[in-house]
Amino acid sequence: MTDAARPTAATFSAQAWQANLPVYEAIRTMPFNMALADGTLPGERFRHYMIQDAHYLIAFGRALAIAAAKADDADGLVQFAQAAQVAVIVERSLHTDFFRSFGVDPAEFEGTEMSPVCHHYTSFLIATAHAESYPVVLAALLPCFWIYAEIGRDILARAVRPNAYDAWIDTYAGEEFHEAVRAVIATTDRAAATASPDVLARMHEAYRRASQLEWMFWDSAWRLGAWPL
Ligand SMILES: Cc1ncc(C[n+]2csc(CCO)c2C)c(N)n1
Repeated sequence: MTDAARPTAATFSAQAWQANLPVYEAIRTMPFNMALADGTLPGERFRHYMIQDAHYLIAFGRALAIAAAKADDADGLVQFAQAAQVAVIVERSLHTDFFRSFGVDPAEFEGTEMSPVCHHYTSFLIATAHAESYPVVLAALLPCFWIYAEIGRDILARAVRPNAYDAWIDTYAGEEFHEAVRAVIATTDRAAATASPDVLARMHEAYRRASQLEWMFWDSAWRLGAWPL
């Protein structure tokens, strides 16, 4: 998303983006994304990322389905039910396209459990989706969409092409994904507009946590994070 398309008023999204700029900047410049942009990311680290992302996307789809069930109108129900479906479609494309082109054996995926960070992030999303109100659930889900949209465009702008990771970059820099992200931002801002101060505070906390966990997810892939025992 360009600066012009970014919310500017004192909306929830504008405040949350501003408050978490240091996290976004850390994500933008972390070794995983620098190496992805210049095409030097070692395959082993991308394979780790893809396997964990396949686990993540199914859990994310479940959290979206819970958000759909909590929606306060039919538009929200459709929006998040469709997003849940897209999460599963993206997960399946990892198996049919990405796993194949980067040499991940289906048996390797089946035999690899969630890393500690993936486990933490997905547990946080599912627990928040179940326990919190609709606006707070949306705030927890938003960084996943928004950070990927910004990172996708940022990486595209500086990517060395052709790049082994072109397909990944194009998915998240593409207009179709960005249109969906703008819609999630708008729905979150609508929910925040009538939220109490307590709910708003919980929204900011959920947004910050999810943003931190996005950084941790990439960092874990870079470190090939695994369970110590
Ligand atoms: C850790 C992690 N965070 C965000 C995404 C991005 N993402 C993938 S599918 C989807 C929307 C589905 O409706 C979004 C936002 C990811 N892949 N992995």
